[in-house]
Amino acid sequence: MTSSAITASGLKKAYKDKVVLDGIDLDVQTGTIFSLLGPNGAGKTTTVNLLTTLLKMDAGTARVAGYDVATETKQVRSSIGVTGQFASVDELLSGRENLQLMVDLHHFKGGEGKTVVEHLLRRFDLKEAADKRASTYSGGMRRKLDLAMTLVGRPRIIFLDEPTTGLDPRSRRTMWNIVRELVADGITIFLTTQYLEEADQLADRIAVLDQGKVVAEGTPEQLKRKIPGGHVQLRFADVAQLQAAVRVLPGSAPDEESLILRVPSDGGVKSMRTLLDRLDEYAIDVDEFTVRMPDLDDVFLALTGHDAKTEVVTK
Ligand SMILES: Nc1ncnc2c1ncn2[C@@H]1O[C@H](COP(=O)(O)OP(=O)(O)OP(=O)(O)O)[C@@H](O)[C@H]1O
Repeated sequence: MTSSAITASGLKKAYKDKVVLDGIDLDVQTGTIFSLLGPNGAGKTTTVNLLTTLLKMDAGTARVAGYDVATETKQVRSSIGVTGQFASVDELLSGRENLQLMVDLHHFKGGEGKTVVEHLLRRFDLKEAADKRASTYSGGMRRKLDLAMTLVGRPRIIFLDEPTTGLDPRSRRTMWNIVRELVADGITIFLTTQYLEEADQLADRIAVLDQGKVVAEGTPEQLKRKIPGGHVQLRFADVAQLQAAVRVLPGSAPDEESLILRVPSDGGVKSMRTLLDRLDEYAIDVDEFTVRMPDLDDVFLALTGHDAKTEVVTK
């Protein structure tokens, strides 16, 4: 049987006359990863702040872990964990001390607190740096510590607000694996992100937020079906080479002025090899080769008719 960990209906929020959320409906099933995808300023953090009781909504209702966000704030807070873009890590304390602080707040009995700290340091690969000040940690380590601190309270629902923004690709992958492990443990994750790839990698369902409204909602597959696929862009030295390539690459779209040919592709190593082999076979020279996969801009363009960077304009 499935049940909802988070539901929201008609959520509205404005700052003075600037409408940020204009009637948002959400339904997040227990034990799944739900991703709210949108560009900077779309209202992702505002949604998280409303659902986590940090901010009061102007209209609408929401329940988190079965509790009413407006009237049962205490119960909501004790069921959730929140890690934001601005970590709650104390820079002057070491990783171990930061965790110990959380343990103290949660009143663990006897030696249990110490066990929890050591377990989390090990789990997040922070043991070596445990006694160094958090100010010396890398961005990835800080995010891990922040999440570890959230886990001390054993929340069933975790809000991750842009957990990988600003991280290098390796730290991003580490964070993705951690998120997957959390869900395997039965935790529900509400994840905001501006990266299509991140939502695609992690989420069971994605809601795309644009100008205060959810403009699309579904599984990653359902959403990707709505957007143009990836392609390889080839640039040639002259029209003859370009035309030769068109003849041997079915489905390709040439632009004779820029000498560019777009070839639909999934961007995988195998299809790249096949493509290059084919050009080789016909002795066609390529000047430049670019792989382009659909990103958030493509999703926005396909779903909304404008790109992701357009600011919300309200009167
Ligand atoms: N306290 C506030 N007062 C006035 N405007 C605000 C306030 N907080 C947020 N906003 C505005 O509301 C809009 C949505 O902000 P929000 O932080 O929810 O966006 P976001 O999708 O989380 O983007 P980001 O990735 O930048 O955090 C932005 O245009 C922002 O400037």
